[in-house]
Amino acid sequence: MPETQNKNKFIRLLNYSGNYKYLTIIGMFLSALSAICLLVPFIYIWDVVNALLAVAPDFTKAQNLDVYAINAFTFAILGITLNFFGLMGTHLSAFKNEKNMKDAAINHLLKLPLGYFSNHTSGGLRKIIDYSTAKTEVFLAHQLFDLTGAIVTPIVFLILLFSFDWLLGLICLIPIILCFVFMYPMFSKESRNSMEKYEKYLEEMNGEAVEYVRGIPVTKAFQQSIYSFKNFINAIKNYGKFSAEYSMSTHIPMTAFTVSINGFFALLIPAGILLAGSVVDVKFFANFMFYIIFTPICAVMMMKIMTVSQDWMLASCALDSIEAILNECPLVDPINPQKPKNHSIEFEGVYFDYENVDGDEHILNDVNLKINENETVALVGPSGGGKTTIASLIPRFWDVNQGSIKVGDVDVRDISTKELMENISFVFQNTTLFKDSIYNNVAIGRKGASREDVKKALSLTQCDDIIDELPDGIDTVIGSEGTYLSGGQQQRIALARAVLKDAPIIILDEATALADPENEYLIQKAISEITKDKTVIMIAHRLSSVKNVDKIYVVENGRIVEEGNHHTLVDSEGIYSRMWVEFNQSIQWKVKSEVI
Ligand SMILES: Nc1ncnc2c1ncn2[C@@H]1O[C@H](COP(=O)(O)OP(=O)(O)OP(=O)(O)O)[C@@H](O)[C@H]1O
Repeated sequence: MPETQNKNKFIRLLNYSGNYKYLTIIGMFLSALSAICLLVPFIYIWDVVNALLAVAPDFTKAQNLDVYAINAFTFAILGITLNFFGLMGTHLSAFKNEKNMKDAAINHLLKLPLGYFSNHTSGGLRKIIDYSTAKTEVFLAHQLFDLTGAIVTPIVFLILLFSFDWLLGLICLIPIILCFVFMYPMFSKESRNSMEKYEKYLEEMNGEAVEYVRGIPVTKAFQQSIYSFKNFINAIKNYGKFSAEYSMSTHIPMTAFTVSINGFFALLIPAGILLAGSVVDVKFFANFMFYIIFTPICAVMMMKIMTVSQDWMLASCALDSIEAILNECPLVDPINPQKPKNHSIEFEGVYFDYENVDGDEHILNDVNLKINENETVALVGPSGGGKTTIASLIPRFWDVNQGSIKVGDVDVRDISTKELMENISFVFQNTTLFKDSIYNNVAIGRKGASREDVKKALSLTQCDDIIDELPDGIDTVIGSEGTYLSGGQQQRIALARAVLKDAPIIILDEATALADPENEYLIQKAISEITKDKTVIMIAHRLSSVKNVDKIYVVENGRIVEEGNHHTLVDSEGIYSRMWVEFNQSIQWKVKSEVI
């Protein structure tokens, strides 16, 4: 959990560096010292000018020039050295900060209920973890360091301004004050809100971009253009519109600021001529030269303060995004976890709604069902009825709003996450295979599985024919060098992962959805292997695949509307029997069209 009770954002950010935060503080101190040291050579230049003007036109009589030069050089070297060590310190701390922030976010993500990931795009999360932490790293490593120098320089500059010639100093002060006046709106609450909005639009655009890239094959297949991806287009438009509006809203203060920082000369030169009058005073002339040399440095520093303050806003928004992840409630593990007594599953009066969906009807409405140990049941019914939601609540992708779900007579909320996950294998509708070897993709199913175990699992799920055709057998990397697998083949590999896990409860969500008839036959064969002596929940649209299960539950509008075995349900002439008739008709149509 982030320490949000600590109101000071900067301290919260710095605390991610752990003990390395002291290096940031030391780095800032060295930056201030370095800024002072780097100003000292200018004073010696002023001394040199004075010494030369005092003896003009015979410059050979000028004294102490070598001392001034050595001193200027020494301070310049000292300034650069301090700068180097200061930057080392802030960099070390910033790298640690970025790493710790990434670790905290990733570790927390691992503790979140799996349902969180179906409502957050991978692009959006990636943007937060990669981009946001990088923003804070840049801020801590470079900009904070620059800021210290940028603040110290004008302060020392002001002291020098007044100690050399208070009148010229006063004139130079006018544009500095104007700079601060024009900078003020850039740090206002509105400006901060705008920066937050900017980050939000950027995040949305990133998320939609990833969805778009994932959907390119579909776009091409249906001969659509990027304009068919309404969400992506809208995200780009929103981002573009907001960026333009934001830029326009800042153009007046920004222009005024730029004019004032570059306005030193406009004031200084006429003022110098006026103050000098008709008498040419050598000392005044030397001072005037000093201000001419010095003022551009001050302008650069003011510009730095301006950019650093904007970068702080970015870093602070980035911190907000990271903390938003860290503030997400993790899956609460029970204090006194209990072990399931067996592998039965029971739903008692379960009501459930997705947080992000408003509606009059509950997504799940008083769902009751009982699956005995080693029984195989099927959930069937119209699309959107709630089958996947029912199955997802068992491994706690989300927690129920009302009622309870028990595994082995123990409420799933009283079973430790580790124990629950060990007891359940979930084969998803859309299988995720990593761009890694087949071996690694399957081995992930069980820690410490041997190569032999992996091969056996692949054999049991009818994958031998796939492996035989691959150039490097089970070590072939999926997706490399033209090695692509069909949907049905991928599903069989995913089943091998489940076989290896050997969990006593198996949930199969549309495991044959992507398969052609040959693959479907092989997948069915694989399923009958892995479901032996297990408690199994199958979600299926192809009713032929669930005909022989122990019990079928028909789910419609979030309720269980019918239950029984295939024969009793067909005889009852309800929803299932209608679905069965329609299913058989669709098969006949298919056969006829193939014959024609
Ligand atoms: N992550 C989610 N966030 C919000 N709503 C969701 C989410 N997942 C599903 N829903 C909604 O919950 C309802 C039930 O969906 P669910 O996927 O459980 O149905 P299903 O019977 O499995 O459908 P299908 O057979 O098409 O897979 C639908 O209205 C769906 O839009």
